[in-house]
Amino acid sequence: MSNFSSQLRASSALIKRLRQNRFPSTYPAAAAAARSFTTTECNRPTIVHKRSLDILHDPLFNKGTAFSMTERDRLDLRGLLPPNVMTSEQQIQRFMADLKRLEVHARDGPADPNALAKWRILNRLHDRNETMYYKVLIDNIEEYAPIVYTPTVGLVCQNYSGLFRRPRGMYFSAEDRGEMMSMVYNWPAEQVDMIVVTDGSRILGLGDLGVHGIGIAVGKLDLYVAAAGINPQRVLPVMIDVGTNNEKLLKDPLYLGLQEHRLDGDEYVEVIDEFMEAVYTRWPNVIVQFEDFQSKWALKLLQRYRNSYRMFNDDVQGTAGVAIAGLLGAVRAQGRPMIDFPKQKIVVAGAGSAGIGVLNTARKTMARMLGNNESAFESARSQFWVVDAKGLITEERENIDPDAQPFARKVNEANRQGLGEGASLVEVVRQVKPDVLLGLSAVGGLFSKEVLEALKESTSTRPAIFAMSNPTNNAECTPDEAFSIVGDNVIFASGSPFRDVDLGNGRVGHCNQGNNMYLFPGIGLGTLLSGSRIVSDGMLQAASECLAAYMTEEEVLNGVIYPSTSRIRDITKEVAAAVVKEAIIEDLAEGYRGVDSRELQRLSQVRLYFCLEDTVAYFGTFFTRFYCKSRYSLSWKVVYLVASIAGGALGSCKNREQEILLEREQNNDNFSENFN
Ligand SMILES: NC(=O)c1ccc[n+]([C@@H]2O[C@H](COP(=O)([O-])OP(=O)(O)OC[C@H]3O[C@@H](n4cnc5c(N)ncnc54)[C@H](O)[C@@H]3O)[C@@H](O)[C@H]2O)c1
Ligand SMILES: O=C(O)C[C@H](O)C(=O)O
Ligand SMILES: [Mg+2]
Repeated sequence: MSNFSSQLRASSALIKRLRQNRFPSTYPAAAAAARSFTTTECNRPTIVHKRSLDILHDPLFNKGTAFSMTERDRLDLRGLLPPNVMTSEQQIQRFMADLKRLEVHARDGPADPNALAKWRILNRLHDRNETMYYKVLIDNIEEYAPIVYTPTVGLVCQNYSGLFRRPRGMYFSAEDRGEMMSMVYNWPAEQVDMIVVTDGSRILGLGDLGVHGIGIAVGKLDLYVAAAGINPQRVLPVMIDVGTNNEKLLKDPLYLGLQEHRLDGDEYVEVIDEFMEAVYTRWPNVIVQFEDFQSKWALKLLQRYRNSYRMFNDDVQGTAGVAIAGLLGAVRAQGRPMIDFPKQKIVVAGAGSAGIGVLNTARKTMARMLGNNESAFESARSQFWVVDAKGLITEERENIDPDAQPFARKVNEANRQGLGEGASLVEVVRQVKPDVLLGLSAVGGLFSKEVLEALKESTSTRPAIFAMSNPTNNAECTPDEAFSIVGDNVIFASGSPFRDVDLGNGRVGHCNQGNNMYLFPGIGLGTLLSGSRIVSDGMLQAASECLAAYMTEEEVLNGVIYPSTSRIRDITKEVAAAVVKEAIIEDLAEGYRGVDSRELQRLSQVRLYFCLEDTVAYFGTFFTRFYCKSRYSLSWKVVYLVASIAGGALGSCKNREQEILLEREQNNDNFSENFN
């Protein structure tokens, strides 16, 4: 008998004995360790000598969502699976529904009918071999960011029950109240640097997707790894399942989450508090990014935690930073200095957490440019017209949302312009003739033909349109519509990627992607490396200014106001450096790993970049290991060298880095001159 077939026989005999619940006497250590069992269909216990994720990753023992709550507790699985316990029949139904879904999508699916299939293939690779997965992602970021991130990630969340194979991340549910502090130890990693958490209540512009919204946290963390070089073993996607108000999901037998209405009020806050306490107890240095919480809670939770925890809200703060950078780019694209920003007339459609975040930051930015005093702040207010689902917001609005209140137009002022409470978007655009029309409404096509026709009368030489809602179908208008109706000169940005527009005669209408992905990885990385205890307004402002200054004069004059996705690693590094620098200036930096706060203070800007190179180079080691098939145990500095020699992932050498640095320093100086 060949060696291989004897091994095969021995292992099938072992499996058989395990299934018959007999300890393998030849494996005394394993047998002694086997204290728990999982129950099979016929209720005969199966001995398992594994715990936690090892069970879920072992096809012999894994029952996925069919593990009962008792089994989940006994096997340290609590929190590692979506909360809804399913029968094996339901599991099969889910699988079959997914199998059939491809046909449906191919028939009446989205712009790229293969997007879900591509996601599946990448996801399987992610499950098998993380190194290779991230190498593929980094090397093809422009092609695959739209698959693992916006817009396909939205489709993935919408179809999550069928796509669910192996769980990724942790689930804390309303049923886990009182248990979170111990559950958090079920996660196998000793160190976690970044958590992206959602409660699934507003996934992109797709509304309440409940527990299926975990896909968004996974997608954001993919960018943390690919763009910021964060160690993939130290990221943790989290879903806090407090129920769902999505009636379809509440009735769907295949839904993976709690089938009850969302907790609200104090009960809701208590769950989030318990989660925050649990994760910060286990990982005191972790950074928590809040993602896609409905506006009702997004701003409140941000205020509640931002001064005591190292956290930020991407939709409020990341989006605001990206929007400001784009708005300043639009000013430059008109051939004007950034300091002219306070003269811009801006119509914002959407007053949710994203819209309010942008409005607050834009107003503060204008106020700083106007002298940074009370009257500057007051006068900046009059540059904004905010339209929500009920039309123009004025001081006459009943039950006005307190967050929108500061932007309500004064009644006299509005009347003078021929506008009243609730005026429609088209009326507002017609009367105001704005420089900028910015959409964060989640309403696809809101910038209709009439609205765009009205924008043609803009007083700006080069009006700007930001159709920032996601995913693709929710964009307020397409770039084709913008360029064909408003004119070739328009500046256009959208939250989800679109192709550039051919304007004929070799001219191109640039479609910029105005997405918070250009900031959040750098904000997270900068906060991590500085060891700042909080994410301050100054750090966020530095990130935004860095993105604004990143684009050259020539680029902005050509209508390119954001970098392409292919430059995301470079811009992330720049943003992170700006954030670290600001944390040092504000005396918030407490250091990271071997670099303590005093050493950080002493770091010259040049060395700061080198340190960042070390981190961004992290995958250099991975890749080197992957391709050379040898193991390295290297200090960061050596990692850097290995990575630069290996090229590939890092693709730059110290000298070039220094040059880039000098260029940027100049840009930053220019920026500060304009800005102050
Ligand atoms: N590009 C980015 O980086 C980015 C970042 C964050 C959010 N977003 C997108 O922004 C959108 C909104 O997010 P949110 O959290 O603020 O959502 P939200 O649902 O809380 O807010 C939507 C706002 O739009 C308003 N609205 C609805 N219909 C309208 C209409 N017909 N005219 C004008 N306003 C209307 C609502 O009244 C509300 O104020 C989502 O699609 C999200 O994907 C994009
Ligand atoms: O996720 C994105 O693509 C951007 C943003 O965070 C959103 O919620 O739409
Ligand atoms: Mg978001």
